[in-house]
Amino acid sequence: MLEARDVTVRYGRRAVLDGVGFAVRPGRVTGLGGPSGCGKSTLARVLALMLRPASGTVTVDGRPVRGWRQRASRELRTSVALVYQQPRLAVDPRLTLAEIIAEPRAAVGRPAPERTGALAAEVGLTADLLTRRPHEVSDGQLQRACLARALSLEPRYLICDEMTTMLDASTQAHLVAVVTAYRDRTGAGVLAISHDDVLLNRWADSVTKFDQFSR
Ligand SMILES: Nc1ncnc2c1ncn2[C@@H]1O[C@H](COP(=O)(O)OP(=O)(O)OP(=O)(O)O)[C@@H](O)[C@H]1O
Repeated sequence: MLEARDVTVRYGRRAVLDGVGFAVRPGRVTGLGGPSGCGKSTLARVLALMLRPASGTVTVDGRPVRGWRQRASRELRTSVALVYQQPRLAVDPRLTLAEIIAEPRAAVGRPAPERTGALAAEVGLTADLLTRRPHEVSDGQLQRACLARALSLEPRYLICDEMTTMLDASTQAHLVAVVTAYRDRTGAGVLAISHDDVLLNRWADSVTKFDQFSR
């Protein structure tokens, strides 16, 4: 289980999360909804070990997180992956799609070029797109590459923060199907964040509305 307990995050003097608890269970798609600005992305970044809370704890399969970002152990860091809403803000524009997908494996010293093609096929990217750079592909194609990158180290938890909000219906359906197939194959836990209740109800095994939390 990926779990936040009693987590408080402040931006300046304002507490955006105030004593929040939340859990993502292995093998399940946990939906998180709620109005814009209520703190969903902030919680996503805490659970992805990218933002240190002012107080509270995060545990990954029972192991307490003691450092955030580069200070987290490599094993903990690579056990959680995050896909953002805006792929163009999430990639280095100088890299080809193949290099973007291969980034995490290169960063941990486990390059596996043959995996790049397999991951690309899994998310529906054809080989001719892999030599292109972000400005030469559509948002949907770039988001597919970002999802492939997130899956490349087989994380035990995958956080999709408004992953399909910018995309057309058929790309949305395909990316959701890829994530569900990944969950089915690996038993990973998925956190699906969206303000789209219809999508969450269709996709998730259970849905929490963030404004239900005691804040
Ligand atoms: N780096 C930051 N500095 C200051 N305030 C921030 C920062 N990041 C987010 N906030 C504020 O914290 C609140 C929660 O933001 P967050 O992005 O977590 O909400 P959200 O529920 O994901 O919203 P949305 O659905 O619009 O993405 C917002 O009021 C936002 O303006």
